[in-house]
Amino acid sequence: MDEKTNYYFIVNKWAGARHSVQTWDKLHQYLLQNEVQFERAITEYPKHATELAQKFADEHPTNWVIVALGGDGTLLEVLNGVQHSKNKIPIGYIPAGSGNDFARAVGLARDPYQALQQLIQTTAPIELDVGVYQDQNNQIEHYFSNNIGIGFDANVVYQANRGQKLKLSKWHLESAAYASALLKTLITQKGFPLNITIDGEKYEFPNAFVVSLTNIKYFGGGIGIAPLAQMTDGKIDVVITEKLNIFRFIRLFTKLLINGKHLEMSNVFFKTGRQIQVQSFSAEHGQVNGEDLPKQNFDLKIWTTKQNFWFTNQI
Ligand SMILES: Nc1ncnc2c1ncn2[C@@H]1O[C@H](COP(=O)(O)OP(=O)(O)OP(=O)(O)O)[C@@H](O)[C@H]1O
Repeated sequence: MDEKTNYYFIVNKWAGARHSVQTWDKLHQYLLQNEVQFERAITEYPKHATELAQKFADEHPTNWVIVALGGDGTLLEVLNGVQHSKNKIPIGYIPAGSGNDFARAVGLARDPYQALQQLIQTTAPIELDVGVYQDQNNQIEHYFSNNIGIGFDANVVYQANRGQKLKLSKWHLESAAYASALLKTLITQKGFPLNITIDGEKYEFPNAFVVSLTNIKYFGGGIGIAPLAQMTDGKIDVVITEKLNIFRFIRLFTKLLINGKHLEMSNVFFKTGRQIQVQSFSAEHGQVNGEDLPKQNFDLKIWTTKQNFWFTNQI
């Protein structure tokens, strides 16, 4: 790509508890003042970013970067639009959500203004892994940049989203919403039967609790669930724990938050693989990139593919 790179910003004004409205206003001014060539669209409803990205990518095969401005959910939607397009256009990202795990994982500035500088100073795409999951019930393929969770973390996302998250986030108290959801889920989430096959090896968990299938190191706004995850190895990292008593869970959670040594614990299952099939035998909450997946008996095949991104390589 040459110096005439153009940027198509897809702006989710609902991200980051709508603080992204001010973020976009500031960046917009900067783009105008610095004569950056850009277009922009504002999302009008959930999943709109997927439609916008796919349409734009279909119509603009070269010299454009599609830039998601929002949180990990907005990036997820843009990724799905681009991957379903016939043109493999690069994706840029300005983090303006509340969790911003992808930005953290790839070393992208979490300050939107600095991320914009990283975007416009980039001269060539960087190819990274993204996850693909296929629901075996309908064979449709979807993509994710971060992770899929079944059970505990997904239930926390669900409880936080239906709780006071939006209200509390007005005062930057999203963490309080998540802490309250976490406590509630700790009490209510039961263990559930789960089978997983990783590159042909089958593992059975009668009492699964945390099930994370991840392309990046973080979930839940900076929690390092998979500290060894790499976005260039073509593999998904699988971290599973069964339901633990409260003391063991606190020990696990402390290690998770403090030093990432949880992978060394005997009650944590950790493997990486290229071809994964995961089946839950009861209806469970799911999450992808922090977005709710409907409660269901999951039967997913998961693998990775490549996506071009547009930022300087800091990973
Ligand atoms: N116009 C809109 N009206 C309502 N919801 C929207 C609209 N546009 C996008 N959305 C939804 O906003 C949700 C939140 O987006 P996103 O995840 O990017 O932000 P966030 O939750 O604040 O950040 P993070 O995931 O990093 O915590 C997504 O589910 C998306 O579908």
